[in-house]
Amino acid sequence: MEAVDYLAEERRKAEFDVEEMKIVWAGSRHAYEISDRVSRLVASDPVFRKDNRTMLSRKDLFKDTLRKAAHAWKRIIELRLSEEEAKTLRFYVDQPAYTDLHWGMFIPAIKGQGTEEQQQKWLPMAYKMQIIGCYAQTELGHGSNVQGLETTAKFDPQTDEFVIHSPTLTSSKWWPGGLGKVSTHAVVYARLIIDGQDHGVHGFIVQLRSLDDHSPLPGITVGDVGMKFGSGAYNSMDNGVLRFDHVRIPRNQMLMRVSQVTREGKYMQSDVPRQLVYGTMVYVRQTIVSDASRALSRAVCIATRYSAVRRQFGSQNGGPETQVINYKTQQSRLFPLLASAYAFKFVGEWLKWLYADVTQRLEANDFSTLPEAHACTAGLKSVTTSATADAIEECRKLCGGHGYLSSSGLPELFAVYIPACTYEGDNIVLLLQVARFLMKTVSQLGSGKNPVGTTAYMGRVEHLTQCNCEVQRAEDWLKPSVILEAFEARAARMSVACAKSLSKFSNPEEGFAELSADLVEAAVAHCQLIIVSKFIEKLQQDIPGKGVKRQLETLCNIYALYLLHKHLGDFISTGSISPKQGALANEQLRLLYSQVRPSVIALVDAFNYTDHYLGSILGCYDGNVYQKLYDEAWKDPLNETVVPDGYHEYIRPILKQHIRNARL
Ligand SMILES: CC/C=C\C/C=C\C/C=C\C/C=C\C/C=C\CCCC(=O)SCCNC(=O)CCNC(=O)[C@H](O)C(C)(C)COP(=O)(O)OP(=O)(O)OC[C@H]1O[C@@H](n2cnc3c(N)ncnc32)[C@H](O)[C@@H]1OP(=O)(O)O
Ligand SMILES: Cc1cc2nc3c(=O)[nH]c(=O)nc-3n(C[C@H](O)[C@H](O)[C@H](O)COP(=O)(O)OP(=O)(O)OC[C@H]3O[C@@H](n4cnc5c(N)ncnc54)[C@H](O)[C@@H]3O)c2cc1C
Repeated sequence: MEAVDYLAEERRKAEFDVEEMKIVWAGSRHAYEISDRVSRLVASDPVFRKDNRTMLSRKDLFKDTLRKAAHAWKRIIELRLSEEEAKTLRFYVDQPAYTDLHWGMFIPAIKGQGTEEQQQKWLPMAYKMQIIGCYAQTELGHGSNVQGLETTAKFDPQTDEFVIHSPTLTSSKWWPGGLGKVSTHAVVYARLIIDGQDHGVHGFIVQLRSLDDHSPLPGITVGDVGMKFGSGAYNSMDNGVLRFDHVRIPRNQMLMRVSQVTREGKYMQSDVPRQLVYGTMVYVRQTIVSDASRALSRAVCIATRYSAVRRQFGSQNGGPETQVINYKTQQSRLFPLLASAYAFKFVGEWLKWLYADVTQRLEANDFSTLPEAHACTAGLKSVTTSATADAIEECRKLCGGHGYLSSSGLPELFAVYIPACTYEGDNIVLLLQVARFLMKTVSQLGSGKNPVGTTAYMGRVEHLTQCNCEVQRAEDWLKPSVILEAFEARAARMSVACAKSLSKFSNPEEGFAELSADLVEAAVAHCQLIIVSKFIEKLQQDIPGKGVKRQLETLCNIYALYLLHKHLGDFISTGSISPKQGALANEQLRLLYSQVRPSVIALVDAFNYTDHYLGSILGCYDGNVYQKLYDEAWKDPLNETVVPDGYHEYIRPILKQHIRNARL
């Protein structure tokens, strides 16, 4: 059999309706149709070609990005694409650009923190891209500690203006995407100072560059922060540095939904909580969870297809060697990642719902679910991005030597993806926020205030800290109620143990700092419980299509039992399960790998990714890996000449010297 036939053969083995699974993956038939149509549109457009990207110099890459962003905008207008279609188009163009921050943070910041009047003034211009904006919060000296930002916005009652200033080197804005070379405007976070009094960090709309010739406005120093990790990768983005030298803006450019400054310089706070100033971060963290499932599924698609094509060892009587996907070690490394991609997809969908719900409530001045929305977005952003970053690297290793080639697509995907563990909140810092939320929840138990939402299980803490797992045989681990109770018991026991340890400290903040490593683990356990429980909830829905639900049940079980195996120490040390039950879980996991094996190629086909989007020879749909790798090698600039440039200067003299020495 030729390499090109391997995947066709695999596709014949699928035990479910792939077309129906594509719809489940996309979220709805409507979303599937948009995604399918737009991804093909992008793939067939030569301007969106990206196979040469890692070879470009920084300047050429940046210009190529500008060209793609402009072309995308032109197509969006020509084709009158809806907001959803336009977002899908930018996603499939697959090149980080200033537009991500304009649409993803600048506009949401104005929508979330601006008054009606401010929205009416700024949003129409932003929607038409007559102005381009970024989100300028982080500084050279402070990123995580937002309250420690140093940029100042002093109110000048004489002129009814704010004076934006960077008082120190460390107050220079540093990192904002789109700032370096493109943005005309920014939402700048600065300390509001009125009459010498510091009112903390607030958002201000500041124009940075002239709308006529793009030069920085007086008092503004702006540029790019320089090359980042990896070739190609995130270097298409102009992450920027920005300093203000007493730049004046009108008073009405402070975002005033949360608090206001009057003409007389009076500071007033609305009923809305101060934390709404952080609202844009909550929004973006939610989108990052869905992005994790996309990045992970992309890496898994590449590694799965290649693992079915690649053969090593095991030839019998001159027959074909074993497909590496049939090695149990390959399966135990790869299949949990496939299951994780589906798990993150579903928890991302749920988080989107949660965010829509909290937004609706906020509009009606109901702020009760904001702490939970903050904890869920922070925690799930952290857990899914860390797992995805690790998984992309694992996929590279699963592809052996060829995974290290740029043409596998995996090195660039890794380099583009890993900052997700840092931006929009360092993952550890965010887990500590979840831990604070959990400790607060535990401390309120018994006060008559029942925990709700994702912490509702804490309401059964007495049972969960005493219950015994009922598993006696490996197949008992297939019961959703058994899995859920084990994850709930682990999470509840870890949180309660932390709370008990904390209570021994006379100074709670000191205790929190001392126990922070344990608190982070408790937060991870809580977040993993959310992901598992949302997967199980998804399976309670009506899911049409032959065999589709069954495959998803298998994936859900793989995901949960893989986590259980990986964190066995937590489950056993908390007494949530016994060592014997842990061994039975592992036995069941092996059976599940065999069960899903025939369908794995179809399960990655269900992502419906074009070869253009995958950007990987190893992951190409037809599996013609070897021919394509061979052809690609010859396209490398080094192969433009047979004898390399530099031969005469640097190789020949050494060779000659060697010959001379040999003669001596
Ligand atoms: C191709 C794409 C196509 C289209 C684009 C569309 C979409 C894409 C969208 C976006 C693009 C995506 C990616 C682009 C790439 C990169 C973008 C990166 C952008 C950034 O990085 S912006 C900068 C982000 N910075 C951070 O995240 C900083 C992290 N730090 C913090 O959030 C906070 O400082 C803190 C939470 C760590 C601590 O804050 P604090 O000290 O003020 O708070 P306390 O710990 O004292 O808590 C006080 C109180 O407030 C509660 N709290 C804190 N945060 C929030 C919040 N966000 N919401 C609600 N409540 C919050 C906290 O729980 C405490 O409550 P309590 O009740 O008093 O205990
Ligand atoms: C590619 C990229 C794009 C970005 N885009 C933007 C943007 O558009 N706009 C913007 O404003 N910002 C942006 N940022 C900045 C980003 O949001 C910050 O870098 C991020 O929030 C982390 O903050 P930091 O750099 O201050 O990390 P630090 O807080 O300095 O982290 C350093 C280390 O200290 C640890 N640490 C910090 N605080 C604590 C604590 N309390 N307890 C325990 N450990 C702690 C962290 O875990 C980490 O290990 C971007 C960053 C990157 C890399």
